[in-house]
Amino acid sequence: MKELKVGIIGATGYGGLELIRFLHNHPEVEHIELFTSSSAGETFSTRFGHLVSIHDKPLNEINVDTLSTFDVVFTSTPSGVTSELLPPLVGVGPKLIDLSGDYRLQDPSSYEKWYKKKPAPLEIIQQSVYGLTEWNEKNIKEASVIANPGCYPTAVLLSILPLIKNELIDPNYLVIDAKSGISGAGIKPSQTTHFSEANENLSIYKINQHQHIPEIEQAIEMFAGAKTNITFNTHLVPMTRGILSTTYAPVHAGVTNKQLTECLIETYRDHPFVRVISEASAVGTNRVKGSNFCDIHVKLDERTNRATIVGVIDNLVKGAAGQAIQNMNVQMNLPQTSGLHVVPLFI
Ligand SMILES: NC(=O)C1=CN([C@@H]2O[C@H](COP(=O)(O)OP(=O)(O)OC[C@H]3O[C@@H](n4cnc5c(N)ncnc54)[C@H](OP(=O)(O)O)[C@@H]3O)[C@@H](O)[C@H]2O)C=CC1
Ligand SMILES: CC(=O)N[C@@H](CCC(=O)OP(=O)(O)O)C(=O)O
Repeated sequence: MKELKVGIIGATGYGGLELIRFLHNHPEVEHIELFTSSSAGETFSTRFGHLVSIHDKPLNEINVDTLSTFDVVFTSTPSGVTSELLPPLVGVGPKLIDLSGDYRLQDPSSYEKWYKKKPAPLEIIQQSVYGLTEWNEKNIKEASVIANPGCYPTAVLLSILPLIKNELIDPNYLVIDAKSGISGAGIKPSQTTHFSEANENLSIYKINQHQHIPEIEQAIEMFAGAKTNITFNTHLVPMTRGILSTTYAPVHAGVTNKQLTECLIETYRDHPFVRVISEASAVGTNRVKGSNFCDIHVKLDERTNRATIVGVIDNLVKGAAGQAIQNMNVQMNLPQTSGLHVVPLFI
């Protein structure tokens, strides 16, 4: 029985387009309306031809009265937008799921420092629940505002949290090296994402200043009880989709490779979207492309007593729209896999 009425603000961006792709196949979603800040009245499929005969309706102006009649509203807008856009919608009806960074950091001064933007109202930040589904299901179920995690934090946290929580690795001295495809930067082109600059090029960016550093540190404390400062750096890879994060972590004395792997397997035994991969050669962004899977792998380096921990996701799916829908499923008491159980594209 299809019954959910869903609105998407920011539908003309990459996260929004992925929400549309999955929500159109969702067994419980009856009605999808798209909202825009710049193109009201335009027929959506005229701009996005791949949606001809799938979503031919016009884009709507963003309007609180209209949006308040929806069951769920997804906001997929640049940071600094929902800090102002969301408050009038809180408590008026729909469950709100925000894909931006505006409600993730519980400390507004930290948001101001890392995003260099005005933070959202504190009372709404405090109401919001961090939507790392596998680690916060109970709170997500009850939440009216969900702060969907960032793409990099999703890959990093899912791969390292079990090992920190079970005291197998030392949360101090974590060094995280992460790489992303260009769609992570959104639909609006810039000099660094321009084909002629990104193609045949591998570059580091936001060195030691990435806005996901405080998000990862906050979640390590929230879910594994460890206060830490991480070293985290990001690299732009000339591909469209995908994130691969590699964390180097000292292991506690006597910890074996078997213990590390078994800890991951045990943690995610009942979680359909996290796969523990035993062979490193089978880990790669094409193994999860287009899907909501997060693949993880761990290998102890016995020579240095450090573990190498790998997390792989599709940044637009598990890193954005897929996890947002997974959170909606939790809130609506649906199976987490509803509308999301697709086979990765691979090639
Ligand atoms: N791309 C990724 O891999 C990931 C992105 N995110 C986060 O999700 C959010 C969306 O990302 P993404 O889809 O890539 O971004 P895009 O830049 O591709 O799209 C953002 C959309 O937001 C809308 N928008 C812009 N300004 C405003 C405004 N002032 N008011 C309302 N809507 C506005 C625009 O649509 P219109 O002009 O029609 O209003 C635009 O299409 C961002 O905060 C991003 O950081 C999170 C995880 C992964
Ligand atoms: C490749 C690329 O540029 N990726 C983006 C990811 C943006 C994102 O998801 O960040 P918030 O949701 O926290 O704004 C970046 O590194 O900033």
